[in-house]
Amino acid sequence: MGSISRPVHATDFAEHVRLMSADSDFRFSEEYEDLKQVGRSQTCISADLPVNRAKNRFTNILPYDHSRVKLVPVDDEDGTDYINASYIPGFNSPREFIAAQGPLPSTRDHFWRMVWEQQCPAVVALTKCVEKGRDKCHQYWPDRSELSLTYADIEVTMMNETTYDEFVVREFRLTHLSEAGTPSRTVKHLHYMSWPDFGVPEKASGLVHFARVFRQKVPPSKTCKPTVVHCSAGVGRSGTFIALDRLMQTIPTAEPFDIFGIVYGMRKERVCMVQTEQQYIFIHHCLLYVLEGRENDTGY
Ligand SMILES: CCc1ccc(NS(=O)(=O)O)cc1
Repeated sequence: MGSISRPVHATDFAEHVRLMSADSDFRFSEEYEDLKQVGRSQTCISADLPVNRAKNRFTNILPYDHSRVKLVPVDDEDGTDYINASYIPGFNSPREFIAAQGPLPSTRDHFWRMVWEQQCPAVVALTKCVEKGRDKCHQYWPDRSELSLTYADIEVTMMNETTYDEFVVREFRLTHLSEAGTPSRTVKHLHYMSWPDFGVPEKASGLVHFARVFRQKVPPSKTCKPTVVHCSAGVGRSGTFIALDRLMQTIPTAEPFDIFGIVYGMRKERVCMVQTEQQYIFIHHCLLYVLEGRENDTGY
């Protein structure tokens, strides 16, 4: 079935999920299959340059040329503007987010340059650094013992760190060491630790709570500076989180929910956003959880 928009009103949503889930999620499988080729004809020429190959964690998860984030080039050298990261639309603006792969040891400095140059107010991390003995993301921030580390002329200092059941919230101060006189900046770091790669969190409530804390700490900004969202490849868990944030902000507007259209739109910007059918279904379950709890709740 065609169309890039499949809106469902809040009053019909529970019944819609029930119908889509019937016969072992038969209609969810059909709908998710309709997203398979979206965006795939677009080019990734920069990502594929030999000079950039080692900057990609996965050879099959590359940013499209048209939506990739460009670093300020260094001495006009080839490849110095490259990072595996893509602008993604949100509820509030067409470039509300940057979906990025988890930094590698060789791209950690590029990551902080991106955060500085794009004036990002926050970073949402959705993976542990190591999961089941596999490296998923290089630890790109100082921990309590070091407090301050410098990456590419940017000094990153941990100002505070608060640990909750399923996530950690940190606050970093960024000081550019070679831009004398430029004020230091604060970047919030929200780190969700309970989301297995290729899977979904055990319960919708944990991720919904995390998404609410994110919006309490990082309200929609008038400056429209992008929030970085990363996991390991920057597509599965990152796409799922961005979709959920957008839907939770839709609730108070009484507009219909267009989960198919949101994922369609994200996949035009970055490959594989919401990487599994289970993640696609989980977005629906998170929204149901919020809607069911809404009667005794204000806002989203
Ligand atoms: C095979 C490349 C690949 C690895 C990991 C993931 N998961 S993630 O995007 O949620 O980090 C997605 C794709």
